[in-house]
Amino acid sequence: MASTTAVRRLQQIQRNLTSSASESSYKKKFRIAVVGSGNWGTAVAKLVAENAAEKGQFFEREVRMWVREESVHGRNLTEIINSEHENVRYLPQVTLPTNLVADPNLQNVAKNADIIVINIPHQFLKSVADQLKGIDYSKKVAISCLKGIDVTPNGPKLLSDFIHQHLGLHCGVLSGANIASEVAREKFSETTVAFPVAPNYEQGEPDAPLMKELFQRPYFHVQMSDDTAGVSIGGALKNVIALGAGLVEGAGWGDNAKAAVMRRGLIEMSQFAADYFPSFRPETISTTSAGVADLITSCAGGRNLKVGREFARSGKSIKQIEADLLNGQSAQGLVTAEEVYELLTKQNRLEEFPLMVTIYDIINNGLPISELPNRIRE
Ligand SMILES: NC(=O)c1ccc[n+]([C@@H]2O[C@H](COP(=O)([O-])OP(=O)(O)OC[C@H]3O[C@@H](n4cnc5c(N)ncnc54)[C@H](O)[C@@H]3O)[C@@H](O)[C@H]2O)c1
Ligand SMILES: O=P(O)(O)OC[C@H](O)CO
Repeated sequence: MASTTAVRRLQQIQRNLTSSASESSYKKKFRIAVVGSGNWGTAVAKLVAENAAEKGQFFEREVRMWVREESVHGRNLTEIINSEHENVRYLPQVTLPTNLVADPNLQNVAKNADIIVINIPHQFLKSVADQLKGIDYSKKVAISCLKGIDVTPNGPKLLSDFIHQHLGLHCGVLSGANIASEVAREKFSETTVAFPVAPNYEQGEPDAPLMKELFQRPYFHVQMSDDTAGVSIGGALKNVIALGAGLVEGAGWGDNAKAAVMRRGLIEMSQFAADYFPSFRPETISTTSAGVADLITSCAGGRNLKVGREFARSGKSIKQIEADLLNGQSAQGLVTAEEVYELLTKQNRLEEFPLMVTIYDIINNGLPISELPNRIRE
């Protein structure tokens, strides 16, 4: 557990980061765009559009959301969203604010924005970032709501760093115990946001207090953090652990088994973050919504849990289950498990992360679930 000093330090950071959002602090009203319109993409677009409508002292009213165009019952999804104010494909039965405008033109959405909220399944980030090239991002900032990592031959990279290096776009992160359907239905949730000061920051430009204004809702409480690595890695790796929780649930084991998977998962999440990201602080995992709370909610009712559970019950391939169960949505733990496994294999470190390796071996290499307890015995 985190020490009292660590918890106090976190509270102090929160106070520092949230003390000064006032209208006079900023040089203009900022225009918000959302890149992505899946399950979470649309839920976040809804809440930032609510804030844009209510907080006219900070934000322009209209929020543009990039929608990868597709046809739903013979109609364009953008046309449906803009006329019926509902994303019938990825977030059905939730009414969206009328100031949220769906736009199929990615460049158009990004070019006209000051603050870009990026929210797509992480396996598509590289191709979307390539399509976003050619815009001057020097006066824009971004927040990544993706949960994943980028694995390179030199080790793992945070997705916010990938965005910065690929586009020259300063990028913070948002991650937390945030099952999209609950947030979209305005059921109380918390989240964690890290938005470090941009290297070329000038007075009056978007800062951490403004980011809190952007996301904070009465039903969605924002904790600020200065630990970008911890916030990002918690969200990425819990997806793998939630698959494991699903496996033991599907195998008919009890809550004790699931708790054992979560306990071991917390250790491996912290170990991975500490080994690869020197700025990581363990209390981000043990105290914030982006850490232990996200692990708990994901292992209780997330998509990764459901996919892992069905794998254990049905014996179908994991990809088939993802397609059958999620209807075009993504279980990010499948990609992350593979990325982590490849990295650990290359670096000859498989034995140091037995839970994540075992989950990968069960879903991809035919390892029986009954082997899991032996593999993680300490
Ligand atoms: N859904 C949740 O409850 C939730 C909550 C918190 C965080 N997240 C994270 O948010 C991120 C986005 O997840 P989501 O739930 O919005 O997405 P999703 O799983 O609903 O995926 C569907 C989206 O992917 C898009 N897509 C499909 N193929 C694509 C391609 N080739 N290129 C670009 N986009 C493509 C679709 O157009 C659609 O917008 C993920 O990293 C996820 O882990 C999700
Ligand atoms: O449904 P999952 O497994 O993608 O998890 C959703 C969120 O990340 C929970 O915070």
